[in-house]
Amino acid sequence: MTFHIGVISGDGIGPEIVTEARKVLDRIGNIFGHQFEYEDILMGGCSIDATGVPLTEEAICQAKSSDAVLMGSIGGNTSTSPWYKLAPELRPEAGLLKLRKALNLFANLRPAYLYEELKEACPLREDIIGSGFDMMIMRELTGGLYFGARKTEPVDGVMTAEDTLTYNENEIRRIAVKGFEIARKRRNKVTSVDKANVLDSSRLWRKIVEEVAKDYPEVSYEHMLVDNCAMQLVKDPKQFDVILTENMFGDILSDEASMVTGSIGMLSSASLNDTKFGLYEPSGGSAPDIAGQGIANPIATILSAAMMLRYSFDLDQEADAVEEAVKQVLKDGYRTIDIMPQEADKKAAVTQVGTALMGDLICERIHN
Ligand SMILES: NC(=O)C1=CN([C@@H]2O[C@H](COP(=O)(O)OP(=O)(O)OC[C@H]3O[C@@H](n4cnc5c(N)ncnc54)[C@H](O)[C@@H]3O)[C@@H](O)[C@H]2O)C=CC1
Ligand SMILES: CC(C)CC(=O)C(=O)O
Ligand SMILES: [Mg+2]
Repeated sequence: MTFHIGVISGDGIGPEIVTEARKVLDRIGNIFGHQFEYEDILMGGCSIDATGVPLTEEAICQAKSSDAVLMGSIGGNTSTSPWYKLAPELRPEAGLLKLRKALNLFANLRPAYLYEELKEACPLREDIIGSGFDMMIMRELTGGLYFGARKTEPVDGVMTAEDTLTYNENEIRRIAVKGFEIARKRRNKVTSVDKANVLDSSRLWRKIVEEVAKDYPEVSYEHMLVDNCAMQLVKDPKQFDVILTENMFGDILSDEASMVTGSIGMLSSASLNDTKFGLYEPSGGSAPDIAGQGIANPIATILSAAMMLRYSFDLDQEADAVEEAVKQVLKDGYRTIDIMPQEADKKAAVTQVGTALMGDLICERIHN
């Protein structure tokens, strides 16, 4: 079968990690007899440089006409890049937010799983890690603070900035339904995370989650305040199955969860709407501090491509083959720098590799 994939390489490490994910897709295509056709789409800083804006209407049309979009990451150093001297709506991140909204990608799935082989890269104590953990962060992606009205202006002579956090019940219901549906296929537990002791939007969130929960009696659920959740993620990550939360809390908690799996370079993601379409990208950013050095970890992007095979193309066997190859490469002792163990004796037992070699080694381990 032929699949048409829009490719947003983006900025910083984006092109490096996307190259490896495409290699893996091509290998899958060769082995399983599929044709993946790619179409480059400009977004982020590279689009600003080429067109003056972070996302053109043409780019949105290209994404919409694809079967799915594979993305690297966008943005630059937010202190030093000239992109951050532009008006907020012209900066790289505005392109990503606009695309998520345009494609109605309201459900962001971020699986945080600790591979047995990466226990040494996890900064938590052995007794906390135990037999490992496996959680799914289900983040609402098109509402909340990132999409509310904002302004900066003097109020009574004092410069004042305002961002608004808005959710309506429909937006909450549809992500809650996705969260409970996913939990049903996992370990039947939802932890809904909010700040209902302070925020009206969180109190509405809680009310709607409770209504949705009634339709899933086999799924147990609890509410947790976000500050406590941040703490519980390092105190006892094993307790979580599905974490269901709003946009900004999910953004922050998923970076935290990534670190307990060893590195942000391991955390894949799928951004979905109500169709088979999805945008697949690693959860981390463009990592300007390591861009161009050939050392970025491509695994999150490769695992995101596996999510694309599974969720958008219904190619479960192919997705399994990619995930197995990633497991095997770790088992065989290959590590990018971000997942190297810290202790000298453990370092000596593994082999440090760069981005491209990690991609090649994963491809070699893909079998039908
Ligand atoms: N979806 C996207 O495209 C996202 C874009 N960004 C943008 O990325 C830029 C940099 O943001 P930061 O706060 O520095 O976050 P970041 O996630 O880019 O980097 C944070 C740290 O993680 C490391 N890191 C990230 N991905 C890695 C990988 N694959 N392998 C090894 N190490 C990795 C980086 O080297 C850095 O030390 C900003 O412009 C930000 O707005 C941030 C998050 C998501
Ligand atoms: C533009 C940002 C909201 C991107 C980000 O940090 C993320 O999606 O995790
Ligand atoms: Mg983030």
